[in-house]
Amino acid sequence: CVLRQRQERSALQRLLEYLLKALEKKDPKQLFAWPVTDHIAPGYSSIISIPMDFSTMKQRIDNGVYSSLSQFTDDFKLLCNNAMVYNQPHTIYYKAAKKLLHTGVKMMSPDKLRPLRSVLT
Ligand SMILES: COc1ccc(C(=O)NC2CCC2)cc1-c1cc(C(C)=O)n2cccnc12
Repeated sequence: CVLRQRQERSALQRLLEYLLKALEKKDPKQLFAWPVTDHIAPGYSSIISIPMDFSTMKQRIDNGVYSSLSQFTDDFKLLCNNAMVYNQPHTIYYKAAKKLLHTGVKMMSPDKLRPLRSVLT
């Protein structure tokens, strides 16, 4: 069999993988790790038109789908926003998503990322 060549990862892919790992650490219960199913969340697929989760974001990084940091942050905000649309404010999912969004936006702000440029390029 032809061994799959270990593809060279771009600087952007290395940055996004680093950021994704940092975001996943903020979700220890893994509530955002996998796609939400209608089985665990009744009616989810008819309420949320564009689902997003960390495993899908990981796949997009590996497949070179993201050509900019903002495309990655857009998917991250979608992940959080979906949870704040489907779930009521008093639920653990809504509260976890709100906290995750705040933490993630702060972590990916330009002044936080500038020091990484040299390390990850
Ligand atoms: C991948 O999705 C999940 C995986 C596991 C769990 C889970 O372990 N829930 C237990 C923690 C308290 C019950 C919940 C979820 C889950 C995420 C979500 C989101 C993200 O909206 N959700 C909404 C309603 C019900 N369950 C969920």
